[in-house]
Parts: sequence; C-alpha cells; structure tokens
Amino acid sequence: MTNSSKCAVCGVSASLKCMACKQVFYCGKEHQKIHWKKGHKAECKCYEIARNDVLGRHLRASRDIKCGEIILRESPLIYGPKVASAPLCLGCHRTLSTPVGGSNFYKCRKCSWPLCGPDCEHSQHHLHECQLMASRNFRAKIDYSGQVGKKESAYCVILPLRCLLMKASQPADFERFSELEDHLNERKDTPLYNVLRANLVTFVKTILGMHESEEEVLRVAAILDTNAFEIRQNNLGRKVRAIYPSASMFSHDCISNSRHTFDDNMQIVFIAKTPIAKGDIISTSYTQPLWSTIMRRSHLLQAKCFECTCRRCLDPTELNTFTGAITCSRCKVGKIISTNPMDNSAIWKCQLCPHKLSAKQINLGNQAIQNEIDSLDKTSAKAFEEFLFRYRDTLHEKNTHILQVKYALTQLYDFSMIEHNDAALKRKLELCQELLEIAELLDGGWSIFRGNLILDLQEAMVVQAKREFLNGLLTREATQEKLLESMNLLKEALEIMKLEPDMKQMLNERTQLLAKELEMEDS
Ligand SMILES: C[S@@+](CC[C@H](N)C(=O)[O-])C[C@H]1O[C@@H](n2cnc3c(N)ncnc32)[C@H](O)[C@@H]1O
Repeated sequence: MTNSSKCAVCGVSASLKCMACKQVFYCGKEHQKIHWKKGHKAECKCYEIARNDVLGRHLRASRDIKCGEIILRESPLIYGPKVASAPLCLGCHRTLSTPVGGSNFYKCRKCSWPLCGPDCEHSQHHLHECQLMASRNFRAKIDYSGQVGKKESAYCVILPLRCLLMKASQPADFERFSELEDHLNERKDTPLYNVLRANLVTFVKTILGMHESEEEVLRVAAILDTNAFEIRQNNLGRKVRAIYPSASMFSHDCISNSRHTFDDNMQIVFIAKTPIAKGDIISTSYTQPLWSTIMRRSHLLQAKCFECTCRRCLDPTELNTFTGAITCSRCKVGKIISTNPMDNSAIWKCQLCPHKLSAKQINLGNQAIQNEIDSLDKTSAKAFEEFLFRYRDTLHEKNTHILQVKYALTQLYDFSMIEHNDAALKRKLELCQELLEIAELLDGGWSIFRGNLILDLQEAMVVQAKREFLNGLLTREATQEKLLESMNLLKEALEIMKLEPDMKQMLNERTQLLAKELEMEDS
C-alpha cells in the first residue's frame, strides 16, 4: 500500500534513505549523488518538528526558505475513498462515472465492490480487504443509479478498514499512523461519531468479526478526520483521501506561508508561498481565505477541534479587510464588528455610532444571506450581479459574501463571454484587480487563489488589447506593450502554478499562443 521505497531517480525498489530529510529513497549511492546534484540539495529538509502548548507538534524552518521552494515531498502512507464518495474503483481509485458496457458497474467477483475491471481485483490496495470481506460472505450493494457522481456513504468503511488491516500487514506504518493526533474525546459524542458507531463499528466488529475495540475503531476514524488530505485530481479522475504523516505536522494559520499540491503519483508537495525566515513556524491553511472569522473558526472547531488564535482571527477588523463586518444600518457609514472575535457570543458594535447587534442576529443574518447565495442560478452572471446590487448598502465591498460572489463572477465571465461582450470584459478586469488586492492581504505570495486570478486577469488583458487594436483605439506599439505586460503576468502565474499537474497543458498552450501573438505584433 505504501510506495515510499522507490528510488527517486530510477523508480526501482530502494532502501537507502537521504539521512538529512529522510524523505527520499535511492537504490544506491550513485543515484543519491545524481539526485543531489539534480536538485535534492536545494529541496533537502529545511524544517524541524517542534512542539508547543497551543499547536502541539508543528514545523519550524531550520534555515531561511525562499518563496516557491519545495519544503516537503512525501508519498501517501495509506489512501482510499472519502467518507461519502461517488462510486470509484477500489483497485486504482478512478471515479466510475458510467458502467463499462451494460447497465451496472463491473463488480469484484469476490466482494461485489465496484471496480473498473477484472485487473483491479488483484490490486494491492484491494486484495486484503477483499479477502476478509469475502471470507465473511459480505457483498457490497452499490448499483449504478443512472445519476453520475451520486455519493454513496457505504464507502465510509473502506479507508478505516484499510488502516486497521495495516496493523498486521505493515506494523511499522500502522505505528506511524497511530502516532497522529485524533481528538477522539472531543469527537466521541458528536452526531457523526454516533453514526460511525452504528455503521463503521458494526461493520468491523460484527460483520467482519475483527477483534479491535469500539474505541480503537473510532480512533482510526478520528485520526483520519484530523489528518487526512483530500486529493482531487480531475485530470486523472481521482478523488480520494490520504494520510501523509510528515505533512500532517503542518499547523494551521489563516494567513499561511505554505501550500500543497499533489503530483501524478499522489506525492504531496508543500511549497513556500512567501519567504520563510529560519525559526519561523511553517504553516498551511485548513480553511478558505475569503471566509470570515466566524466561518473559519467554526469550521476549524468542528473539523479539527481547535480554536484558532492567529493574528487574523484575533483582529476584529481582519487585517483591515473587515471580511466579517456589515455596514451599520443606523449611521450607514460605520462597520459593525465583533467586540471580541475569540468569543462567539460577544456583542457586535458599530465602529462609529452606538448601534449594537447580538451574535445571534449576526449569525442568523449571515445564514440567510448564505442560503440566498446557495440558491442563485450558478450559470447566471446576471443573478450574481443582482445579488451584489441588492446588498450594496448592507454589505460593504469586502464582506465575505460579496467577495465570494465576486469571485464566482470572475469564473462566470469566461473567455466565451468576454470575447464578444465589452461590458463583461470590463467587469472581469475590474473584479480580477479588486480581488487581487484582497488576495495580497489574505492569501498572498504564491497562492493558488492569486495564481488563478492572475491567469484570469492576463486572459482578459489579451482580449482587451486585441479588441482595442482592432477598433483603432490602440496603436501597434501600445498593443505590443499591453501584450508584453500580459506576458509578464503569465510568467508570474507559470511560476506560481508550475507544480500543478492539471494546469501544465493549459499554461503551455497559453504561453505559446501569446508568444505567437507577440511575434505577429512585432512583424
Ligand atoms: C494535522 S494535525 C497537526 C499536528 C498536530 N499538532 C500533532 O501534534 O499531531 C491538526 C491538529 O493540530 C492542532 N493545530 C494545528 N494548527 C493549530 C492552531 N493554529 N491552533 C491550535 N491548534 C492547532 C490541532 O489540534 C489540530 O487538530
């Protein structure tokens, strides 16, 4: 189940480890030397594991780290379907969207779980679980419903089962897994864990006859919930969750200095989004940058069982973005902010006048607005623009709901829309520039959010330059200058996105196209 022992140069089974970072394997000294010269020297461990009372174990930079540097690369210890998953092959983990010939999925001949075909019956991932389920006469009942992507909660038992089976088949890996944080005490009495007690524990103990205690089974689920990374690789049709023990040590900060991606072999790769000084905590974000403090903190408490005390959460103005604030309905100018963001029941107060609201009123208002956003027609830019118009006086321009709707609009104004529509083009440029300013404050440096916005802005700039040239509004030289400016943006986006496997093709095509256009403008 683990592929951590493959030579980083030739891919054969390997047992020699880089002693500095213990992350990379080699078949021998020769390949270790080659790999060092080819770049491992620069990538080799730049962090150490530290511990404190607030974060528990976390990572600290053991030397200065440059923006864009790879901090860590790691293969999954174990992986499998998410708790509720669209039907996927338990052998190769590809999503099964439609049955291959016939009206149902191909089913494993022993345990009946859907697979992509007979070859996957022998996959190392599926073998052990299949043998156990078959020996207990268990047959999965997942049938093609005609609804592509329909989620099945039956998959919730698979990854915990794989973890439990590791105990006998890969004891050292199971030990590493067991050393991870679980927060089982906080989770135990939640509705989700009551459901797990009814289905997962019953499946493991009663149906499969395994000897683990209820506590042990639930602890495995709790370790997964606290540490698993979700992998979404649309280009490979893969949507699973996985455990990476070293990557699990990254602590959370709402203004993080690193981010991760996954390569085609499912290795996780963490890179520095900003320069990180020796001794600094290396953090990642477990939430979304455009969410307000209430949203981020409640997500972190529910999913990861801790109260965030980062500088954005502590600051009632959210670093002067006022993302969670609303415009005061009394004075119409001030912003209403929490009197104590660390206390969910604290009063909210206008910065300029005595107007106050209770936390309950704020929460109910937010929920109603979120429901309204959720009910918008996701294909209609008009519906999203009308939302912005409706809330122009209540929610200020950087409020979380407004920002989320504005980001959705940058996606709705896609190439086909801005290509022939001047107003859409102008609006897209305006929205991208505005959101890029926010990104600098809340998710700066080499973040995916900034990378995507830069790409959107760059595309719109090219369309605008070409249109203005055709309409006689720009000289050849001025057009050339604008295209060069957009080439610089594209180069920045290429740097930010160079490790994103599913972006490669699009980025290459776009660079080639723009280079050609620049040549044409030159001649
Ligand atoms: C993926 S684990 C990180 C490793 C963990 N600290 C450990 O010692 O195993 C996530 C857990 O780390 C802790 N944690 C991470 N970031 C934190 C933060 N900003 N504040 C408080 N606790 C944090 C929480 O207990 C959280 O559930």
